Amino acid sequence: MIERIRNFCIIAHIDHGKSTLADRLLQLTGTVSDRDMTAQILDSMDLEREKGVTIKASAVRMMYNALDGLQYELNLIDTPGHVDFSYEVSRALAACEGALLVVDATQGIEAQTLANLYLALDSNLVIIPVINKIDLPSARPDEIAQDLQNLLGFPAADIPRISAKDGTNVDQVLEIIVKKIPPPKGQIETTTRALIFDSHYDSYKGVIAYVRVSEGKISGRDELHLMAHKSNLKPVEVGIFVPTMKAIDLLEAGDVGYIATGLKSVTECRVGDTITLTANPAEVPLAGYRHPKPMVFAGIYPVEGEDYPELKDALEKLQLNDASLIFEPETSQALNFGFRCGFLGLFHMEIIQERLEREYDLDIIVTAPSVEYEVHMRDGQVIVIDSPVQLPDEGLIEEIREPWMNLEIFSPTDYYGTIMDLVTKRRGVFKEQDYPAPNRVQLVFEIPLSEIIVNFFDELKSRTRGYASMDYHFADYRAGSLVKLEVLVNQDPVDALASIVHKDEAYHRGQSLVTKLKDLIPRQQFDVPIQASSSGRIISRANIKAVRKDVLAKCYGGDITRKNKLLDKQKKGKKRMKLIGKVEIPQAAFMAVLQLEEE
Ligand SMILES: Nc1nc2c(ncn2[C@@H]2O[C@H](COP(=O)(O)OP(=O)(O)OP(=O)(O)O)[C@@H](O)[C@H]2O)c(=O)[nH]1
Repeated sequence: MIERIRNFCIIAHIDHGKSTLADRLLQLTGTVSDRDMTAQILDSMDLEREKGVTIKASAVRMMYNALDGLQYELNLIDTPGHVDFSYEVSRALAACEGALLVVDATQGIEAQTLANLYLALDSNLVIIPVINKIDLPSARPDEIAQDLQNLLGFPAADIPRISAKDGTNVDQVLEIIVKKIPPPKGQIETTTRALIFDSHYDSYKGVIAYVRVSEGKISGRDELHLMAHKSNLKPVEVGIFVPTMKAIDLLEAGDVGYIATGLKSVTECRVGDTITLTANPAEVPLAGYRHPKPMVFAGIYPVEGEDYPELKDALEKLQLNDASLIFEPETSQALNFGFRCGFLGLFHMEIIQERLEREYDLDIIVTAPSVEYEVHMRDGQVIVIDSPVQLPDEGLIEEIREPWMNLEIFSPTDYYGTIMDLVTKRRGVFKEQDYPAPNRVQLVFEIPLSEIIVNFFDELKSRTRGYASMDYHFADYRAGSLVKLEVLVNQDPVDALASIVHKDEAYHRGQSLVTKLKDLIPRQQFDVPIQASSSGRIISRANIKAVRKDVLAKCYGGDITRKNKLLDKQKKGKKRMKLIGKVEIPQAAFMAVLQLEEE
C-alpha cells in the first residue's frame, strides 16, 4: 500500500556516522539480526575478494511496526559520501521523499553537511536533522541543535539526539520518519517510468540497476527500454533488497528495488537514465539525466613493466562498477606502457589510486594530474586536451581556456587568514562569506581546477589542523595565461615531466624540477645538461658532471667470482633504467620527481 511506504536517505559529512546509523536502523527493524550484523559484513568482504568487485547494498527495504500499530515499508537509500559524486548523490536523493541529515555532535555542521543539505532541498525533500555521537564526552548537542535551528528553522528541542553506536534514541528516528516523511505519489495504472539511481555489477546477473519506480509497474517478464541509452533489454529478474537481493514479481509506483539487467557493463545502464516499457513507452524521461564528465586526468603506470596486464585487468574491473572512470592506453618514453585515466575529481582519483594499490596490490606510479583545456587555435578550430603532450605549438594558439570551480570552504573563524592566503596564492578569487554557525565561517571562492588538484586539500587540512572542510563544483571555462613547461635532459624533452602552468609560475616550477632532477639523475660518462623551457625559452638549467665509473676498480684482488657478481648486479640495475636520448635515467628518479610535493 503506497500510503505506508517511506523512501528516505541519510546525508552527512564524511565520518559523521551515516553507515553506523544505517546499521542500527537495520537492526532495530529486525531486517538484519544482531548475529548477522557482523557475519553479513564479513560475507560480503569475502565475496568482494573472490570476484574483485564491490558488493553494495545501497537500497534496503525494512518493515517497521510503528507506535500507531501499523506496519510501514521503509526504503533506505544510500548516497555516496564524496563531493566528486554530487551528481550520483542528486540521483539517489531524487528517489526519496525525505532525508535524515546526520550531524556529529562533536564536529557540528561541515562543508558537506551543507552541500548535501542544499542538494536535498533542491530535490524538495523533507529534511530530518539528527544529532549523532552524543555518547562522546566532547559532544555539544545543545549547541549544535541551536545551529541547526538557525540553519533550518527546525525547533532545536525537536531534533533527536542519538548515539548510532550504542543505539540511544535511534527508535525516535524511526517514528519521526513515519510521521514527517510523506508517502510517495505516483499512479500505478499509467505508462511506466523508473529512475536508475545506482548500479553495481554482478557476475551472475549482469548489471543490477537500482530503481525507484515513479509511475506504472515493472515485472520480470516485461521488455524494458532505457530512454537515454536508447536500448532495450530483457531483465533477468526484478526484486528488492532485504538487504540481500530477493526476486519478486512486480515493482510498482513508489517502490524501490532492483532490475537485474544481464548487461555486461555499468556504462550501458547509467545512473540517471529512465527505464520504461518497450511495449508502452513513456514519452518524456524523468528529469535530470547527465553523462558524468571526467574533470581530472592522469597517467597511471605500473612500477614493474610486467604488471601492465594486471593493471589493465584491475582498471577494467573497477570500471564495471564505476561508469565515471575512463581510461585508454598511453605510452610514455620515461614510464613505458600505462593508461591515461579520467576521474570526476581529486577525491575520485585518490579513491581509484588507493583501490589499485590496496585491493589489487599493484605498485603504480601516477603522473602529475592535469585538467581538460580548451585550446582555441588561430585558424578558428577548438581542440580539447587533457595532457600537456597534446598541446599544439604555441604559435598556432589563440588562447587556452581552463576549467574554473566554485569552491566553498567551511572552517572555524580562527583560520580565516591562512585559508585566504592559501587560496589567493593559488589564483583563487574571493567571492563571499557567511557565518552559518557561531565561530564558523563559510568562504566562497572561484579558483582554477588545476590549482586544487595537487595537494590543495592536504594543505588546507594541515593549515587548519584538520578543522576545515571543502566542497567544489564546476563553474565555467576561462582564458588564462597558460604555457607549457618542458623539461629537457641532454636536449631531449621528457614527456612525463611536462606540464601546463600559469605563466607566472613557470619559472619557479621549472627551477624546482631542474634542481630535483639534478640530485636524482646519476652521473653519466658525459656531461648532461638539464633544462626547463617554456615558450621556446630556457628558464632554468643545471649540469650533471661526467664521471668515468669503473665498477671493477674496487676489486683489487683477482677474485673472479666477486667480479662476476658485481657485473651481474650492474646488469640488473640497468634493466630499470630508462634511456632518454643517450642518457640512462633510473625509473626511480622519475617517480621521485612525480611524487615530490610541489611548492
Ligand atoms: N562514539 C560514537 N562513534 C560513532 C557513532 N556513530 C558513528 N561513530 C563512529 O564514527 C566513525 C564514522 O562512522 P561511519 O558510520 O562510518 O560514518 P559515515 O558517515 O558512514 O562515513 P563515510 O562512510 O566515510 O561517509 C566510525 O568510526 C564509527 O564507529 C556514535 O554514535 N558514537
